[in-house]
Amino acid sequence: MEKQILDGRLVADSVKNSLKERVENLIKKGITPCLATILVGDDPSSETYVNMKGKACEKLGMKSIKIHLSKETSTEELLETIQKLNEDDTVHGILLQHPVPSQIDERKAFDAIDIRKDVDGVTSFGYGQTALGFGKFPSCTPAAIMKILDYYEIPIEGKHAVVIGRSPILGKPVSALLLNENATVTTCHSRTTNLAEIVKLADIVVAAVGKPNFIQGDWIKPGAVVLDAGYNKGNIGDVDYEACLVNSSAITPVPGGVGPVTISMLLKHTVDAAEESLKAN
Ligand SMILES: Nc1nc2c(c(=O)[nH]1)N[C@@H](CN(C=O)c1ccc(C(=O)N[C@@H](CCC(=O)O)C(=O)O)cc1)CN2
Repeated sequence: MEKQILDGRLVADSVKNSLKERVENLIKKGITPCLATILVGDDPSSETYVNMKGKACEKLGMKSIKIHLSKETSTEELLETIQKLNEDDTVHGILLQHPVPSQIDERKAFDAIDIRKDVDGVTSFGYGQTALGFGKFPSCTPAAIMKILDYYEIPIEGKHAVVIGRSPILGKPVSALLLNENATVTTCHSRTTNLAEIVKLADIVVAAVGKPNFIQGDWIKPGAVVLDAGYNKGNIGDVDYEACLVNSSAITPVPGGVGPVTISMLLKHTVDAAEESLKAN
């Protein structure tokens, strides 16, 4: 069977290249698209990711503001920081890096982000509405998964898509986005009792479970498409890649798959928001 390695770096580059002229045009009009990231605490992986996001912004000529709060930060202190960014007209996108320390009400903090600046697609109204087909921005990793399927012209309508994971910024929104494209979607989770049986029925498998090498090769139906949204320590995905490669017709690697496209979709949403701000003024 011909195998397609779904190259996330290629897809991410295509997205970023499509943004270059848009950024230049905005700058000519006096608007530099600006993404503000908030990191709370000292998780090394989270620090890596916000740095990647900042560097990606700057490489495109966009502005990046990186706010780093201590791990002792309270929910109220975080809400004050978010409100200041909401009110700052030079900031077009706000991202609160997940996860936050346990004392913080992450949902309350996500929902404090002005929906017009929710380029990460995490606010209840934002992601929920978008996942149902309208609203502002889809969550970035779900948007990345849909972008990869689109870039490689992988059919979705009528296909059985199985999503493993139901997190609010990944499993649930990607399930909804696939449903919006007329897939038949099964969303599995920690209480699913017959996971392997269900995955074996999938034409499209989306791994969003947060467990390294969790999806086994013999769970993959011959010809299935596998998208690994995992970002476990050591850049290990949720999919046992070599084992799942055997039966799959197309598969994303980790690193070099969904991750880079996630970043590129964040940049796109920030440029979208900057252009919206121009129309609003
Ligand atoms: N508020 C958010 N928090 C988090 C999100 C998110 O979308 N919004 N996603 C994940 C992690 N993540 C972004 O933060 C992320 C993880 C990995 C990558 C990536 O490109 N990884 C590379 C390998 C890493 C490297 O090059 O060192 C790859 O897969 O090729 C991008 C984004 C958690 N939190």
